[in-house]
Amino acid sequence: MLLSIDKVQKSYPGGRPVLRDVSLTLDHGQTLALTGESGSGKSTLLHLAAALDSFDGGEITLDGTPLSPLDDAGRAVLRRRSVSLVFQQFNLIPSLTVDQNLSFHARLAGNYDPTWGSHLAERLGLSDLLGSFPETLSGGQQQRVAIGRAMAARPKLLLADEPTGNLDETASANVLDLMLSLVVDTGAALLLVTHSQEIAARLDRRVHLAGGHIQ
Ligand SMILES: Nc1ncnc2c1ncn2[C@@H]1O[C@H](COP(=O)(O)OP(=O)(O)OP(=O)(O)O)[C@@H](O)[C@H]1O
Repeated sequence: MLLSIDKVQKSYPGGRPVLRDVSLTLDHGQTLALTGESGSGKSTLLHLAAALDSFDGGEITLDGTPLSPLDDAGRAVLRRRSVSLVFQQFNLIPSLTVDQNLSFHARLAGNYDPTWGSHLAERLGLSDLLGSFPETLSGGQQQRVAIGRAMAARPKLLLADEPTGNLDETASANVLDLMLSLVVDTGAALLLVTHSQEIAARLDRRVHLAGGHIQ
């Protein structure tokens, strides 16, 4: 099992519980869509699975390591080893070129492979844009860079939060196709947050979050 979320609870300071009792598992190479109303806690759950935040009860085990005993530094080490993230807002580094953005996380993780990086750039249609800066790119191009940056680190788990939420229909279909094919080819698992039933239908499994529980 790559990711096991077991009876997890999470509240933000001063707020109602967002996750009351959430359990789910994800195997190596599996793809899972997470749907739910706005505010149901999807991004919160994704952040917890990425070892980005602490939780109040239950346990999350990522790539064989339980997260609850880890401090921030321990979580960062595990994250770099196993996880990559793609966000709705692309989150590229504006002062870096496409090429530098592509390799950024893999370099931080100490596993950048230039041959794999070039393959990704070609596959994602970015070879002619390597010297460009993010602000000169379309949304679809920026998201393809973000996907390349995520996959350059060869993650075991790709976490994607509404990755096509800011794209038009054509760019959205293109980005989703590229992301799914890279996930399949590299054997990564994918946990993808989406409002779209159409997108959810393309993944191996679907779960719905409501009232702090998986339905
Ligand atoms: N850092 C935070 N501090 C306090 N409350 C937060 C924080 N992040 C999220 N929340 C609250 O937690 C609840 C769940 O938010 P979350 O972003 O996880 O939902 P979501 O299902 O991803 O929503 P959306 O689909 O609108 O992105 C909301 O009520 C939100 O206001």
